[in-house]
Amino acid sequence: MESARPCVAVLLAGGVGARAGLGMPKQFADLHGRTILERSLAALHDHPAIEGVLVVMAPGFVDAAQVVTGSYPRTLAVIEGGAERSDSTVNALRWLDAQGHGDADVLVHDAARPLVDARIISDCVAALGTHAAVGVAVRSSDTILRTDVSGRIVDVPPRSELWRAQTPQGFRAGVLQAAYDVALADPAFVATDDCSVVLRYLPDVAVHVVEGDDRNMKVTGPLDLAIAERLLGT
Ligand SMILES: Nc1ccn([C@@H]2O[C@H](COP(=O)(O)OP(=O)(O)OP(=O)(O)O)[C@@H](O)[C@H]2O)c(=O)n1
Ligand SMILES: C[C@](O)(CO)[C@H](O)COP(=O)(O)O
Repeated sequence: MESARPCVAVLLAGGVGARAGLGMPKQFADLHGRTILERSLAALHDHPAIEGVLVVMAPGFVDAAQVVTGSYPRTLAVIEGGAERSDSTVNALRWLDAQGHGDADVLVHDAARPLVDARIISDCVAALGTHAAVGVAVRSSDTILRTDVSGRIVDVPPRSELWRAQTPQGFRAGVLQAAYDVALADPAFVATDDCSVVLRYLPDVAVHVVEGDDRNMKVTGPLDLAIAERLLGT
């Protein structure tokens, strides 16, 4: 059952795609006839539970993104992100609050995951009916090693407890902003996703996992583009 509360999506496309090595942000790369940006945007935009999508771009790429978002009328705006992924999330939360969307639940999704599907988005929205914070993830099929700085293996955590984080990550209205309010006062703050910000800075809020899908991969390096192309062809 999907939540009756309003829900908006933040599409994070504020990175420059250095690891993909394309000479341009990877979200503008073509994937079976549509850009990565458009595929991610369409998945969120076309989902009936999502009222609008806020797109976050790296400075200098807002105009290029608006060419894409022009065909998606439920795009709320295209705004500039910040230096790190977390800065882009913070900019988005500020914009949403300033524009009167502060009472909506929020799904934050990586534009770099263009194969996200409606089932994952629906499950995420539905989970917000009973949980204040949810993260999509898949169980690890690899044994994961923890090492020290010298490269010596110091721990092999039980695989049954290990998941690989994906997006979207969903938060009831106000929860993610409250977590960032605390996080931004911490000089040691660093985070590569948003669930970890809630986990660390709002310890009383349980973060629930929603089953993802291996197809919901992140396009990070050149090999990932080839894998995504192949997945779209099947
Ligand atoms: N300052 C940033 C950095 C990243 N992202 C977004 O966060 C998602 C996950 O980041 P990642 O895959 O690391 O993308 P890039 O930062 O573009 O890649 P790289 O680290 O290789 O430069 C991407 O959709 C990316 O556009 C963002 O909105 N703002
Ligand atoms: C949010 C994320 O996609 C979950 O797997 C990931 O943490 C983003 O990390 P990146 O270093 O910005 O690719």
